[in-house]
Amino acid sequence: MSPRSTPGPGVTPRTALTIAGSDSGGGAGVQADLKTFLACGVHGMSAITAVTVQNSLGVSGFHEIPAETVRDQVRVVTTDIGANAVKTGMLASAGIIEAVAGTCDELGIGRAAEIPLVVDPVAASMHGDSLLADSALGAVREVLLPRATLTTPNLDEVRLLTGVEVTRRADLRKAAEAVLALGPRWVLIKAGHLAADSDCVDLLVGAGGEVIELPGPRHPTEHTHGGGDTLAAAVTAALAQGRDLVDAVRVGKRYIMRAVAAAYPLGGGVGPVSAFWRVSDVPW
Ligand SMILES: Nc1ncnc2c1ncn2[C@@H]1O[C@H](COP(=O)(O)OP(=O)(O)O)[C@@H](O)[C@H]1O
Ligand SMILES: Cc1ncc(COP(=O)(O)O)c(N)n1
Repeated sequence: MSPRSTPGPGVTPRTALTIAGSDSGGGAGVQADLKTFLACGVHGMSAITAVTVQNSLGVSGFHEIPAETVRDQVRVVTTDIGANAVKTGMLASAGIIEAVAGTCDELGIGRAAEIPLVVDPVAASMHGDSLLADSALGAVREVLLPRATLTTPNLDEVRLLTGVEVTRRADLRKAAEAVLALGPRWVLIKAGHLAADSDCVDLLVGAGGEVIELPGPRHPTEHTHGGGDTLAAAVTAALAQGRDLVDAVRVGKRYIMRAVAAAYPLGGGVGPVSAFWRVSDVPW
């Protein structure tokens, strides 16, 4: 039976795969991605790259999964179940990035292939704890970004990858062009950290010259843990549902605006954006 956009009994839903790290606090990483996939009506799968020791106060350590085990997770799910879209998050090391890139080529995943690849170039947690070896930045630039259908850097990641500093909305275009020069088909620059701006206006730019602003209100909350993962996962889910890239990014922006508006405090530090706004039918 062919997949359809709303899963029902006995009907295979569309599928999405996240290749990312586990967040023990449940707010970001694989946990955020799987919640978002569910909320967007796709069957979520995961290839775990690292297990982080993390709560609302930060990341106190992580254990990297061997690159071959990451590769094998991707292979077994895509060759059996199949993935309609793939997302990467925390990749931890150059060895894992190279294994993921090779596996994407082998399985037809990426900008030059059939299955779209969304690359969230995660370098550090919002608390500033490193999630990527310094020596792996070159692999993100040279190996990962050229294969991306879409990449979704935040302003810190733009600076790390390109050296471009964004301090006002007018700088976003220059930042996008610098990222596009590294080879992705599309870039979505996330402006959540542009504190000087009273709104959150992200910018989507394509290698074909497309420029699209994604405006949204800035909500007065500090609880935005997992926001970047959630946005990229919602875009990935929409791509898996067969939407075109621009439409999928618009869906992602609508999803994250609702998730940030519903964000909640948790623990003694920073709480997560919420997937609860999509849950309307709790079974009791
Ligand atoms: N306070 C906020 N109010 C509304 N949207 C926000 C807020 N903070 C971030 N966002 C949005 O959440 C998404 C993630 O952005 P950002 O925080 O920049 O990424 P990251 O989580 O990767 O650091 C973007 O769409 C951004 O515009
Ligand atoms: C496993 C994992 N992946 C990604 C993030 C980034 O999320 P944030 O920037 O909200 O800390 C994280 N903290 N942990």
